[in-house]
Amino acid sequence: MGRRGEANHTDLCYPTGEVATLNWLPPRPKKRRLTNTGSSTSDVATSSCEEGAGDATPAAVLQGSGQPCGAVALGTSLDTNACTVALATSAGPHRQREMAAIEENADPTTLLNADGLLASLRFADELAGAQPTLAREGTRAERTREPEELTLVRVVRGRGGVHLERVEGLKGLTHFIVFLRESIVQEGLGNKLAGQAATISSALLGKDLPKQVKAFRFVELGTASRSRCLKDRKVLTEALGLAKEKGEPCALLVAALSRLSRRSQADEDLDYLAERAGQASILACIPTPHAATLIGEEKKEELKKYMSKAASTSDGQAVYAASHYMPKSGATPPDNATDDAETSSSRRVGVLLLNLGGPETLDDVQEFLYNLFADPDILRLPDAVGWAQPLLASVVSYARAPTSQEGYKAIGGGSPIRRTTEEQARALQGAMRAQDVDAKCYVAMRYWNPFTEEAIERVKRDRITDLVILPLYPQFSVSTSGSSLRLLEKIFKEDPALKDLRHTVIPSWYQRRGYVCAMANLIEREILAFDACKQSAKKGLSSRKAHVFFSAHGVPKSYVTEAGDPYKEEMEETVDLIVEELRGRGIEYNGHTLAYQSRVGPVEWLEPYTGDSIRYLANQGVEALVVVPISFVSEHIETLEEIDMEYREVAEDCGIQGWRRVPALGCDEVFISDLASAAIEALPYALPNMGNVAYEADLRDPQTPALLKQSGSLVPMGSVDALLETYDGDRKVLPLPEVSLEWEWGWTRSAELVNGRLAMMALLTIIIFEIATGKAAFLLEAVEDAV
Ligand SMILES: C=CC1=C(C)c2cc3[nH]c(cc4nc(cc5[nH]c(cc1n2)c(C)c5CCC(=O)O)C(CCC(=O)O)=C4C)c(C)c3C=C
Ligand SMILES: [Fe+2]
Repeated sequence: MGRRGEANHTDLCYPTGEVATLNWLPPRPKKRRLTNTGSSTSDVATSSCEEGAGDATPAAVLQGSGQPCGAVALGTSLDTNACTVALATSAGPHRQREMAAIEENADPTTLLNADGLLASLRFADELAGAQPTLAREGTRAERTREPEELTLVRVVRGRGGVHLERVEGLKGLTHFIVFLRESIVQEGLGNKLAGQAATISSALLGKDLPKQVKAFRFVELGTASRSRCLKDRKVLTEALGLAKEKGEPCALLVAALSRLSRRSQADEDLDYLAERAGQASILACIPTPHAATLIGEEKKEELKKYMSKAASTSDGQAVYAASHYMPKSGATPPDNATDDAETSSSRRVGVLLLNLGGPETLDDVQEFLYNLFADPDILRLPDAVGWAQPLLASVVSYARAPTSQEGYKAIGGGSPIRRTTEEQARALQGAMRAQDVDAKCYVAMRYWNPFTEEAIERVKRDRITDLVILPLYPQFSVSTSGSSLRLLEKIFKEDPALKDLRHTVIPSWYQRRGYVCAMANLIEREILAFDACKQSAKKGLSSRKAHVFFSAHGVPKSYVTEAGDPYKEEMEETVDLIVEELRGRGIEYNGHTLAYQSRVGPVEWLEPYTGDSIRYLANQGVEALVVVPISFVSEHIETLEEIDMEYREVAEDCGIQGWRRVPALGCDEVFISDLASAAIEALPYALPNMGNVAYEADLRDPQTPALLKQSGSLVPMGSVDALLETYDGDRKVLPLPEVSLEWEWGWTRSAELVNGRLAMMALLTIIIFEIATGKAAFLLEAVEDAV
């Protein structure tokens, strides 16, 4: 393998509860999304919020009505599996328009819950028959109707679409606080929903029947906006304070920390909650799998405290939710979950470890490369020539194979990635067992044996019912975890035998304490090794002179700038967390750098490039490096050959005397045991009953609508889809390679056609040549000259 990643880049680029007396109100919408129906839809929503703000509370407005109240739906967010949206529904003259507006504005990047909302609206209509329910729209007279019945409905998205379940068992509830996804709040719809929720909850306050709901609040924690969080905390304090003042027994906290949460903020928020835990018991605290990874060990202890408090003071459901979240909390399932033991014995848990795979022998190299370059998440051709991808993959793989083979030869004739990943799978299985969870771990490689398809066949054979999908990449990239998820999505869709398989994905886990600590342990050891090494001492090197050099696998820049790949951001956060940990330990060293390695092809990749950074640091007088491979958790060609051989040579050539490479984590105990915790924490999201015993109860209830009975699972089976949707955004494909040279030099249509084809062929030639050799710059120059 030649020196990759550092060739001059060419001109090719990828374009690529409301307590009415609190006077809390949802913020006014800044941006109205639902505008296609004229002013009415969005205006009505706004006016319902404003109405609450005015002299008459919404409760007052609603009092005296004889109308039944509709449903309050707890939406289950697609990617977080957590209750996030409360929706007061209405029927009436605007219903059709509202539905149309939601449908039309349903943008998967911003409104993940669109179909959940639609389903709940329809369901509410069904419940209420043709009667208008809570009229937050329509005439003032309509709005003064009082609710008689409150139904809580959980919206669950499954692979077969959306279904709804009645949520029961909220008997002891006095306060109802909902944490709302930031993405929903940001859009006008958040305000609309909040407005509706404020209206309905206020209405409920003035009525005996549903008096368990006294506070109904949209609050979000741990999300991006600091001021918003502070405001929410104030609201929370007031609500909890009021509960205490009135001596009311119980508050409900549904916490769905957003995917957008930042660890420090999530921690702070949990600190805040911890301080106030005495004021309220918590019915269900449901951090998303992602959010769970944001929570440090100490915070987890606090969460456990909430859970056991909930277990001792709340109703059965709380106990149940708590016991699921924290399997070791000692909480006991409620009486109404008597079937649980039966259910759990029939569950079979699997963990699917996703990785890239690598050629086991030199003979495998070309085919492995073919698989890699045939993947449109790695190399994507313009649609017009999409048909040529297999051809291009063939040519590129043959052209690159000799260089790659050299690399694999240098590390013993093949990639160790399979062996290490299988060892990690065994270690993880053991670590989960040590935490009382019987699970089977499977290795699913993307480009080589054991292929993902084979792993899924084994999952089927073993009759796994609940699958945690765990990419062995600490950070998410469209090109790695994304590509594997895309494949899984296809497999899940095409194989009817998998329709009952529940799954959940842990998209990334670089923020976990276990990972950060394990990495810091390894780095600390290498930094301090400079002090213990006589040779280093002879060269005048010490730990204080060591510069910590994080080298991450690169991706094309456009993946981040155009395709919304979170990879770079997650990588930078990884480095921040590790550096923070090292500083906290009081280790002294000479600064740190993050750079990107392994560039392939003729487009710009994330910068700075590793080789350039090494040279730069040498120029700045850095004498010793501790090199940390940061995107990998196992040794393979990128660490053993590229870092240990190629970059080491670069460092030596430019005068860096001290070189130590931090080993990949492999089966490091701290790391594996934390991965096991991550998988276990994610499990409730792949199990039925999480925080929703009512589902079981509903199934026994003859009144339960057929729609509910048909639902196979509480778990959003769409979580693979949802993740992909999130990262794909509006743009359904990766950016295409674009030629920034001027190719339009024909005078006639046919000349343009011919020139276009020539341009495309030249483009393909350059891509192939560059990927194969990393030396296509001269070709471009020649073409430029010709132009
Ligand atoms: C976080 C890890 C990785 C990212 C991101 C990634 C993106 C990416 N890779 C290529 C091209 C190649 N990668 C190759 C090997 C390889 N890549 C990763 C990880 C990431 N790739 C690993 C772990 C390995 C090694 C596997 C092994 O054999 O041990 C190779 C083959 C080796 C070589 O010839 O250099 C290529 C090619 C692209 C184009 C890309 C993003 C678009
Ligand atoms: Fe790679």
